[in-house]
Amino acid sequence: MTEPHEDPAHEDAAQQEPVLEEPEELEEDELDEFDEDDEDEFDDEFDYSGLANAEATGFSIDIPEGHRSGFASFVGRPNAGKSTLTNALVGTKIVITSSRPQTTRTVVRGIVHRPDGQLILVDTPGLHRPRTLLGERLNDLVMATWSEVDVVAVCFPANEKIGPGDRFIVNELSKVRRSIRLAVATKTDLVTPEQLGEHLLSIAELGRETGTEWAEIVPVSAVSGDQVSLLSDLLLGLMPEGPPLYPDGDLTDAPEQIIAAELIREAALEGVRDELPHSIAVVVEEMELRENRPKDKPLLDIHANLFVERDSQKGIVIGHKGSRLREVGSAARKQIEAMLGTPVYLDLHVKVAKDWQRDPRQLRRLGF
Ligand SMILES: Nc1nc2c(ncn2[C@@H]2O[C@H](COP(=O)(O)OP(=O)(O)OP(=O)(O)O)[C@@H](O)[C@H]2O)c(=O)[nH]1
Repeated sequence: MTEPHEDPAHEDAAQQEPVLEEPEELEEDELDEFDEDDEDEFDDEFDYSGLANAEATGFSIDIPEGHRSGFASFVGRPNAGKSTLTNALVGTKIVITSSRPQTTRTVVRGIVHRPDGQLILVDTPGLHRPRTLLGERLNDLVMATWSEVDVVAVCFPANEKIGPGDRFIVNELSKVRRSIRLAVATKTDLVTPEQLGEHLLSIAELGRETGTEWAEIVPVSAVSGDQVSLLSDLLLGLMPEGPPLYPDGDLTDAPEQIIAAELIREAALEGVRDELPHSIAVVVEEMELRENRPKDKPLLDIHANLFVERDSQKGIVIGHKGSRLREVGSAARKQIEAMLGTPVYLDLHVKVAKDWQRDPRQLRRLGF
């Protein structure tokens, strides 16, 4: 049997580190270049079989009696544990988690498949008082999501007191016409039963204060797994009866490029200063299987740009002689390989898109 390190595909993937390009200022017409929609070309060259395609599969037959399906969205202040909970429910790493707040930008769905139903989880950014145009867009996105889903589940981390941030969210939520609201006390592994009891009472009290009727108040720990399946049962029970909305086996309908971009972004955020998370955007420009590879040794080429807002931020991302960018590329590559099950060659470039968070045109181009 061939030793793993003799596998050429694996070697390629392991040795080829991201190309370090001198960071450059982005001109307007260069921005236009990456605005180009090359999705058609991409479709032709990449196997999308893992993505949801409800119409194509015609699976609306043989639906068991009482089958339920619908959408739920976790909301809560930054760092409340929404992404981790989505992952715990789905059972696979789909949504990006980070120890830094406000890292979730893209609406990514995790799908829980059960014999009795299908639960589609929509993960949104944290709602916060907007200070930039990006902040406003993110809040709009959150409100739009709330009005479209069946259940909005508000996460209140048990290790933190209910505060103005939570009150703000629940108040905003009360402006959206949604019938079903559920409260989740997250991170219960971090507190004593007494503290948890008090926390649950505070959640009930906040409901009374804001005129919010909680369908349930559920304590859960995504890390220990405690009560995760109960939460799944309760959420599904609140969904309308209906057929599965996605093919069996799909875990998310986010295109693989978006997930890959988020994994790169997550790697880039590890261990950097607090203000940097808001300043990083990642766009996967190309993602395709390399031609002329043996069938059993595929290699996926990914070309991605990492955008920062200011020259001063380039250095932080790149590190001394590129050391940090190399680490970021290598960490992201491993995550993407684990997710897709294919060796990956990652080509990562750092670019400056000046003040992109405040510029509507650049925001659009970066996918916001
Ligand atoms: N101990 C413990 N930690 C948790 C639990 N759930 C989440 N965390 C941690 O809390 C931090 C934030 O979790 P996320 O899931 O990224 O939180 P989020 O609400 O999605 O955060 P934003 O994307 O910033 O809004 C991470 O460091 C998690 O590991 C839990 O059940 N127990």
